[in-house]
Amino acid sequence: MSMRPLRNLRIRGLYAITPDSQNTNDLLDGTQQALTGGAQVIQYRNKSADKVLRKEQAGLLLQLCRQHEIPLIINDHIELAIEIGADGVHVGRDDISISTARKLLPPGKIIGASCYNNLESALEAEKQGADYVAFGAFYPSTTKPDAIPVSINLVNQARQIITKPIVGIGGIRLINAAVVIQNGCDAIAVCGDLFQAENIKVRAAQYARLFAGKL
Ligand SMILES: Cc1ncc(COP(=O)(O)OP(=O)(O)O)c(N)n1
Ligand SMILES: Cc1ncsc1CCOP(=O)(O)O
Ligand SMILES: [Mg+2]
Repeated sequence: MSMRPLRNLRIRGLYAITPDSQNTNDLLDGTQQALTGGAQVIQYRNKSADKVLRKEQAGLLLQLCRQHEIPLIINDHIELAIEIGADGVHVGRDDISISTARKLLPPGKIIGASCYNNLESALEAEKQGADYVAFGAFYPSTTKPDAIPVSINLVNQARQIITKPIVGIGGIRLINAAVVIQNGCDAIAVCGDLFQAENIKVRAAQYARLFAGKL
């Protein structure tokens, strides 16, 4: 299997967001299952780990993602993304700007931007050089209970004017994912409904099937 860095990828399909976990073996096992089931992107998001644990977990996840030739995006921590040579970073309104991220990252890396419920932010993010824009939360999220809600209708509007891939996030479950995809999301970012599934591999494969013919 190749260990080459990944370049020029278009984000699409099941975008798995890792849960906060202090247990690195569990995290790796769950991510391995998500990858085997068909996740097309992994985001390392851990709001409770300290710096040492974050670096250890991110480094091991990168090795795993490389084996599957799937990109690893780091949430928030651009210095960590640079240090381990991850494939990109995801930034929100409390994080560094897209233009600063672009200056700091080596060429060809992926920058994703949270746009919440705001079309203008998405247009601006595209202008600043984001590789994908994310809207959400579409449904109540136990992973991020205070997330800003957004309507499905906004994706429809976004689809008309945004050319970069659109990621939908927030409370996405198997029963509501199809509508998010049908309304224009290229990828769906899922944490709880994937990593809390009894069989993560099977659940990932169920999500992957929603993109049949689109990947
Ligand atoms: C794919 C994706 N979309 C949105 C977010 C949320 O980012 P942000 O608003 O910065 O919130 P935190 O995740 O940092 O709590 C995301 N991480 N990934
Ligand atoms: C990071 C983030 N941003 C908006 S909702 C959310 C959490 C996504 O997790 P879940 O799929 O469990 O709702
Ligand atoms: Mg953030």
